[in-house]
Amino acid sequence: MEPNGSSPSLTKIERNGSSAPAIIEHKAFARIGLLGNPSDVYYGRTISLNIENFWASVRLEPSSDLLIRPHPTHDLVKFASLDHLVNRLKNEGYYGGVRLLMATCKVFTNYCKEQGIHLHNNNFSLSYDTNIPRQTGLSGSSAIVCATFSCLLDFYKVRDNIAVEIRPQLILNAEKELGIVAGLQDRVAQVYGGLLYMDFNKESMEKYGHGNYTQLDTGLLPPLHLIYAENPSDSGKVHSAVRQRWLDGDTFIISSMEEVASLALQGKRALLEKDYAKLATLMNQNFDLRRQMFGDASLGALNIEMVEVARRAGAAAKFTGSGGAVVAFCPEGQSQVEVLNNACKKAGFAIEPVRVVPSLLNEIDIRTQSSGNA
Ligand SMILES: Nc1ncnc2c1ncn2[C@@H]1O[C@H](COP(=O)(O)OP(=O)(O)O)[C@@H](O)[C@H]1O
Ligand SMILES: O=C(O)[C@H]1O[C@H](OP(=O)(O)O)[C@H](O)[C@@H](O)[C@@H]1O
Ligand SMILES: [Mg+2]
Repeated sequence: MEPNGSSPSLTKIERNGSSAPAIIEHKAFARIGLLGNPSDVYYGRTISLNIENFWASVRLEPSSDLLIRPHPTHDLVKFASLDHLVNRLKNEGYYGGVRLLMATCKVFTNYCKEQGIHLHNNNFSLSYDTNIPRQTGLSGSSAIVCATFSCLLDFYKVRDNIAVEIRPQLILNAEKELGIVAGLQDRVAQVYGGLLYMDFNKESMEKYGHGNYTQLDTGLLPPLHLIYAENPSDSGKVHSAVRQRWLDGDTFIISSMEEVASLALQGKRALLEKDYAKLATLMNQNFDLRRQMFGDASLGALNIEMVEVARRAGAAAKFTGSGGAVVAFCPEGQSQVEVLNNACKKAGFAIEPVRVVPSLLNEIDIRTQSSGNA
């Protein structure tokens, strides 16, 4: 299955005849952490956006058995040779998307049971596709989970029963189930769409099980660029050491995370005031703090080089997620964008303008929101 079309339209429901059960298809888009990440993993704040440049799609077809279809390339099990197999494992690890689909089904079912939400007994087959560059910090993993979750909501007709602000946590739980250290910002961006300010303060997280999510006007954003390279890195692995230090009460990590979180708060003000010089400063500070906390060995030389190539062109730059892709902003405008394009091409990095996805909430989703949230 190819990811369908290039428009941000979310749902495709095909009916094969008047009474035949429907095929359901959902897309979820890549996300950019613009400011504040990775403090979302630590009761912090972020500004994130959902982008049309890349997406994952999941297709649910009613069937007699419950079937999770492996993807022909992302879940490769047939190899040309031993070297091919070993190379593949070295570059992309052991896992593809099948485990994400399965974990989503489990978390969805358990949540519905706990909440007394009735699920009918019909079966389905699930298949997925994605063009999000693999493990590049563009939330490829949660896009697959998010699109699967949306298919389940519609197949069981329970979209009304699961509030929109709860969904990101359930999507995150599917990855937690697999031992992946990840945070909420990806899932919030992918559920809501558009540009969001997120506040994951401890009080709200503990009291309600979610943060406060505010949709911002995407028109506030200046032109942004996405830089990426074929260099998969496992976000779970990248995060685990810092996470452990934070849990152990490491004061440097705790205070640096608070500083990173404050960048999102300052960034919200800068965006609302269209103070783009300030935005550029905050983006650079964000990456510098990440570098101090995680260390160069964990971030990877190629990832650091992407940021440095952008900075040498005068652009502000930081990781979109845990590594593999960079978001860059050229405060001096188009002439600087051209310098940046040339520098990236010379360095062998892909670069493209960011295209923001508008809000993705439909009327039912909006009705499910509790007051106080976007
Ligand atoms: N493009 C992909 N195709 C299949 N599975 C993927 C893909 N990207 C991620 N995954 C799955 O999600 C897990 C976590 O990925 P992660 O490191 O979070 O990447 P990302 O930065 O894209 O979210 C991987 O170990 C793998 O099981
Ligand atoms: O480190 C980050 O900025 C993010 O890392 C993960 O995202 P990924 O796209 O997998 O790199 C994590 O899930 C996010 O919550 C972090 O903010
Ligand atoms: Mg991920």
